[in-house]
Amino acid sequence: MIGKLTDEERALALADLPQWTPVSDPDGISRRFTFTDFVGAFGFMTRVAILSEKADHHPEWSNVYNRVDIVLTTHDAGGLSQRDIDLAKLIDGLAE
Ligand SMILES: C[C@H](O)[C@H](O)[C@H]1CNC2=NC(N)=NC(=O)C2=N1
Repeated sequence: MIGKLTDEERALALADLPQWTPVSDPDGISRRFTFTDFVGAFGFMTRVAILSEKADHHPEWSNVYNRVDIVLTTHDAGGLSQRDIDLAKLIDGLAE
């Protein structure tokens, strides 16, 4: 079973993810993505869904028109784990 990152591991990992913000409820990281319109937002969500399913790690997210808010947390660990860091990097790659 995957474990939560230690404070030191978390600080190191977040230094590589400047666009993600730590959140406490749930314990994880969050980023907002904004697109031109709903089609852009939903296309992005489709790509995130496919890579999340491949990684067997899934976001908590919401969508309003052209905006997608994502929170990454690991339910199995009760907080932020390396699996969230890995998925955040993949998502950042999609959004570039
Ligand atoms: C059985 C399956 O591997 C687990 O339930 C996975 C699926 N996706 C998951 N996604 C997230 N965000 N956290 C998890 O703990 C998690 N667990």
